[in-house]
Amino acid sequence: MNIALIGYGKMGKAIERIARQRGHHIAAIIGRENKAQLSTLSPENTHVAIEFTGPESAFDNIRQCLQQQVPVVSGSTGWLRHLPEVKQLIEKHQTPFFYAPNFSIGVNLFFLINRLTARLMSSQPQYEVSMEEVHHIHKKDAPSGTAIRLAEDILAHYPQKQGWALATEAQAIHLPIEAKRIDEVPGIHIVRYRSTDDLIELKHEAFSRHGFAYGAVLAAEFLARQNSGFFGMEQLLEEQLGISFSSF
Ligand SMILES: NC(=O)C1=CN([C@@H]2O[C@H](COP(=O)(O)OP(=O)(O)OC[C@H]3O[C@@H](n4cnc5c(N)ncnc54)[C@H](OP(=O)(O)O)[C@@H]3O)[C@@H](O)[C@H]2O)C=CC1
Ligand SMILES: O=C(O)C1=N[C@H](C(=O)O)C[C@H](O)C1
Repeated sequence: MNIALIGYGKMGKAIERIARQRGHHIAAIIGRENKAQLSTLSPENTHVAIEFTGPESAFDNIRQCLQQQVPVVSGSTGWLRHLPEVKQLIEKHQTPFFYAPNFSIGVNLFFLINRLTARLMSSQPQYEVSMEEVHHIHKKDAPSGTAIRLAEDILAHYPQKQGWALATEAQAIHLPIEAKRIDEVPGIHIVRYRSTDDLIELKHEAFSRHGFAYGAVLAAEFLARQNSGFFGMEQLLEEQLGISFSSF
């Protein structure tokens, strides 16, 4: 399959290695310096574009790919306010799009554990729920896209909370998320339920970027088989692991 990489930083390079190992052809590498090359992508020369740039540039890249009917997998975080517009572009240009705030299979299983735990713990008011995420010092957004997804899944069971907030700004009505930036940490997410008597912690720790990059290549292979629509890890893992996510 012909893959165009949009963004050739830490993730773009990790994805390139795995895509080549899996026999794919890297048809284009588009960085900030040659971003005009985006206009040359078409369904004839690119089966899937994989976009990992960042919060400020992701939406423009996704829009251009969809307008040119190039299927796109995006892992960039911090752009989700544009999601309604992306869904309109998918419809208008009949082109498939895949988004995940985290492509690691382990994290997506962690999402299910988190949902089950939140459902159980929400009827135990003696426990206060809180979250922590730790990433490398280069990360531009806080909290992480993964932390926001975890928080939204928890909040679905806590109607008394009025959303999440960074721990530095949180009030009692919020689910607090502490965002730490330390050295080169690839990614740690922790959900805590604390009472005066005890503490329950759920933790996922990535040891490298390999799991994210591997998942993104699997997503590109999955997307190349779709016609149009909005896809995520739930559809991919339902197909590959046979897990029915809607039952969690
Ligand atoms: N979904 C997931 O599983 C994961 C998501 N991420 C997310 O992916 C994004 C990228 O992460 P990461 O690779 O670590 O970041 P990097 O900063 O290492 O890489 C991003 C690259 O994109 C380039 N870039 C910026 N703007 C453009 C543009 N308009 N066109 C083309 N290239 C551009 C940057 O260039 P320059 O250096 O010049 O700015 C840089 O080389 C982040 O949003 C991060 O949160 C990260 C890991 C996993
Ligand atoms: O920027 C990163 O590095 C990561 N970003 C994603 C996020 O914001 O959740 C996924 C992963 O945690 C690494």
